[in-house]
Amino acid sequence: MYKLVLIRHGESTWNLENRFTGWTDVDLTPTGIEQAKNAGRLLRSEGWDFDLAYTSVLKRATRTLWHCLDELDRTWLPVVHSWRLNERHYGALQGLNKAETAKKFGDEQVLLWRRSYDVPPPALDPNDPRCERGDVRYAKLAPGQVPLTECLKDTVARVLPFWNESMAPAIKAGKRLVVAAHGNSIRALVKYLDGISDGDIVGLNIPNGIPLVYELDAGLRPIRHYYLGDEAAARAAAAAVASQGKG
Ligand SMILES: O=C(O)[C@@H](CO)OP(=O)(O)O
Repeated sequence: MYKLVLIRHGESTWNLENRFTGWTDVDLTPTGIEQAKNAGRLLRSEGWDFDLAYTSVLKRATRTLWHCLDELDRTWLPVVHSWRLNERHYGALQGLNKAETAKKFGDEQVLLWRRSYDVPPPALDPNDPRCERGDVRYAKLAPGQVPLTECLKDTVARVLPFWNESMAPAIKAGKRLVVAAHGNSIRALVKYLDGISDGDIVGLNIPNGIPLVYELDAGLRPIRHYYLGDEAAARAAAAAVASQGKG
């Protein structure tokens, strides 16, 4: 049996301000740093160890990984960064307050934008200063690969090749992986692993900074999954994430 640990980054400055974030590269808050350290402490206290770490190219996930590895005394572990683990791109909503957006467009529309499988938020204009197409970290991507918006289906489409080409072979080679990523890149992976339907994925929310363990069989099919630590607290934190989009 293989084990895989997924951690959504700790609270970011825009989580705190309740703004749509997507590919905007905001940092952790002091609470977020503490959540990341706590994740590392929890893993250490339960005797977890890893051979290889994965994260996105965004600092809230990268720093979460660093704090976590620091607590595990594993700052020397190899780290693979990929844009494919970035948060789902939130298009023209990036920077807007979620509750204000829900007041303007209605809770139902915001739920579709936040959680549906195939309804993308309105696209960014490529000339919008928020557009990431000029960002050096994406310079090697084909222009069309830097999204102007994404629905979860689009995120699945860019996370899965990375899972198949990099993460899954590493797990099968016996590497113990810890992955620090984002709410919706983790939802994309979980949807695939657990075979969650397009309808049921709407109800899935990932809390900040709580290690989510997947036990996988030899074919990397999930046997079970669970949050480390207080399961009720993890459920409450996931419910709080769900309500961030209400007006
Ligand atoms: O704004 C975002 O990028 C994500 C994660 O913080 O938010 P949501 O939970 O609304 O998908």
